[in-house]
Amino acid sequence: MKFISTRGRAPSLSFADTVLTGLASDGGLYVPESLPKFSCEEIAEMAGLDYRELAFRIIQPFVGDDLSDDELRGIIERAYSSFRHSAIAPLVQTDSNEWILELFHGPTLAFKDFALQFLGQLFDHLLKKRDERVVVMGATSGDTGSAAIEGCRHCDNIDIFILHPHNRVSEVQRRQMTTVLSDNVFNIALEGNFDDCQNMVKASFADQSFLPDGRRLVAVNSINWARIMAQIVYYFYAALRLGAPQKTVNFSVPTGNFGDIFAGYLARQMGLPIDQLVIATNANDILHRCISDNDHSPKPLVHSLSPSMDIMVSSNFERLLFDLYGRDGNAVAELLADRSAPMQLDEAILGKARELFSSYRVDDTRTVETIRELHEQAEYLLDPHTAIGVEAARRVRKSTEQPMVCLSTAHPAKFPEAVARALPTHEIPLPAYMQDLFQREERMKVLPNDLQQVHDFMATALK
Ligand SMILES: Cc1ncc(COP(=O)(O)O)c(C=O)c1O
Ligand SMILES: N[C@@H](CCOP(=O)(O)O)C(=O)O
Repeated sequence: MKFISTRGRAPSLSFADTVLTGLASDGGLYVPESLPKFSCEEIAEMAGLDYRELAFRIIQPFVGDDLSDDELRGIIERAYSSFRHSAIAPLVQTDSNEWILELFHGPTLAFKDFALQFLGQLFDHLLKKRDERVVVMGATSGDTGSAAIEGCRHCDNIDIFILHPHNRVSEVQRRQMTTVLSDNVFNIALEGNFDDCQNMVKASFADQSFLPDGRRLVAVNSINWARIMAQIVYYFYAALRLGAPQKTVNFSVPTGNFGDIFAGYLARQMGLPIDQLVIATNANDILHRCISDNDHSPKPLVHSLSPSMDIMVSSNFERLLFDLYGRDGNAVAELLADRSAPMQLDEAILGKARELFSSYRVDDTRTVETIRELHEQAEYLLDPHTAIGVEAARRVRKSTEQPMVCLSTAHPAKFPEAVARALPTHEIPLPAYMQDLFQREERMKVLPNDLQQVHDFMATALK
């Protein structure tokens, strides 16, 4: 399979080269030239497969000849061996046809582990085969960082640099990153917000001359196609358990960088019967405004109780635009050329987007109330991001006949401050292996929001 850029002006790449590249050279994101499609019969045959085998079936068509079946199976096996639940992604029913898909049983307690433990194993395999050493650079609003560090810290061929917004992630999230003291792990606390971190990463991919010894950058954010691909699997897994392909299933997805819900959109394009895909946002609601009012104007970022979704520039929206504009890279490049002017979609394109997605915005007050309400109704404890997905689903759901699956993107123990607002006396213990998190030594470098200073720090660390 070949992968092409959403801006149509970069060379097409193989799967392995796509994984080891960040942004395309024209500034676009890589997507498959064509999507694999599964027939109803083929999907029906997947019912009952365990998570790892299902992952193999979904991922294999993207990989082509770049990995043998045994190599791919080995990568999947190792990626999910650190998950603490035998189902990997268990479903819990919380109301009539309302389900929570628990995606927080990986080592760092968020859905990012699904793709990043896989990606760490994939990097390790490909880099050893090529005998190449690379520099991984990523931006995080709190969860990608620890999952990427966990996935890469044992890779001999990787040095990893993660930028997080200083004082804008929860203490648990920060410590999950900064207490990993391996020689190849570097945490940068940037005096800015997540968008500043992400801009810095993208600018670094565009000009990598600051790196010593001809080394190159590799991406762990969802600009990396493999991130999205691995996330498609759990949509199939959940839907199959709830009766697909005979039954249609709906999903509500707490959304920030548009990676997770884009994976759901792809699952539908690949043949999974999904009706509603709900974009659930916090007060940083650019995606909801875009779908509901064609208002794509950036506003100052709000520091919310769901900090991982405090994002204004959603990278993966570009991949959707590419499809909406008939896969015309020039049209996407033109649309995104002037990022200072608010983007305006034409009515036909907006109409298509509205057919594909519902959207809803949930503020901090309703987030807290939802955590409290679901705890009273079902004795179920939500993290603030998942609460946004549950509330949005309840507001925009078209039918209670079809299952609605709310993606639970993080464990509530990562956000004790938000949970305490809803349930002040409730204790949420961290898993046993993280019990001493608050006693562990931390290491990070606080840097101003200045590209040159970040590059100088990286170049010195890599000497
Ligand atoms: C806990 C949590 N929920 C939801 C999201 C939103 O996911 P996405 O960025 O893929 O839209 C993120 C990160 O972005 C997250 O960390
Ligand atoms: N919420 C994310 C933000 C980065 O998104 P990504 O999916 O592109 O890595 C985080 O937790 O860092």
